[in-house]
Amino acid sequence: QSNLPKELSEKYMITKKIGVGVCGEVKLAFERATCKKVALKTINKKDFPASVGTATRSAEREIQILQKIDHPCLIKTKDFFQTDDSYYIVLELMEGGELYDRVKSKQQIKEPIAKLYFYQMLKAVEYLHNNGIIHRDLKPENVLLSSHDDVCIIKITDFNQSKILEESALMRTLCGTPTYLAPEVFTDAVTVGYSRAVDAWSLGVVLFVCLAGYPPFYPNARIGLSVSDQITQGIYTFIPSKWDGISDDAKDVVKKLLRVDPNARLTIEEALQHPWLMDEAMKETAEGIMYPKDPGDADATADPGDADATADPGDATADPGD
Ligand SMILES: CCC/C(=N\NC(=N)N)c1ccc(NC(=O)c2cc3cc(OC)ccc3[nH]2)cc1
Repeated sequence: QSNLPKELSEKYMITKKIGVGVCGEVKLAFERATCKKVALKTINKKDFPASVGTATRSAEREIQILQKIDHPCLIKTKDFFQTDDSYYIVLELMEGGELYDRVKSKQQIKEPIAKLYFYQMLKAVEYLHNNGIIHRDLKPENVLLSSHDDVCIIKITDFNQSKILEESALMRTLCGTPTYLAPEVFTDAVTVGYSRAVDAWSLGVVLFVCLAGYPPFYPNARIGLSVSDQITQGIYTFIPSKWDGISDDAKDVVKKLLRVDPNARLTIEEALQHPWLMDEAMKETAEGIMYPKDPGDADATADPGDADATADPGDATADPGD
């Protein structure tokens, strides 16, 4: 181990590398006090663009975001250390690894499982957008799985490209009377207002890859069209051999997320209302693993019919002052 912070190696026993990222690696570690498994993500400051300055700012913004967010489908940090050249972030261990590797090994993910994962991604991104955060780098490498089972919790990670929507001068300008305001200030506002739509597009690409096992946009998908041309023109193909067994509702969600015009694209809320996601059994499974009744038995699904599930009104000990 390169010069690890002393406190880090005192508190955790670091073992093997389990994942490699663009700006660092992930190792399996054990918390000495509890023997619990954790993931240790190392982020090398020198791998950041330009000066250390931007590295510090973007990494500290990421840490700030990670410490502020609280949702079952967003990664949680447990500890944080740094040296002159690296950040060391201790995280809950996601035993199932990256969705990227799951799709690669399974080719295509079965539609009901893809729907379960997609629903969790939508709920996580809905939470981020409601908290003024845009992820901007949603991809299968940044979606982690809690176990090797098909039915498991997913957690979104890597907030390096995230953006916090702050109160802007533009917003303050739009609160005043626009007597002397130029038209482009309004059109600019609409464009800036749609920056969150980039996450909806990315989730459309992630869903396409999970269902079909190949991406919608890739080199030589169309002769003479670069990948960026395919994207800006919204040109992709549902290859029949891959898509024949997949429902029309699933295809419809993908089509409405991969709309080039952010104005016409489904928002996260609209996607959650789409017929494909109107699946009570799936939602019950998802809510059950996201919010387990008793954390002990994560798959507790108390049946509403159970006697003890509905406290008898007589049980209530109303405060005499009520
Ligand atoms: C707090 C840092 C957030 C972050 N990346 N941030 C960044 N790249 N700037 C990040 C990036 C990747 C991960 N990955 C993992 O936790 C992870 C667990 C894991 C387990 C595996 O097999 C069991 C295989 C790969 C894994 N990656 C966790 C966090």
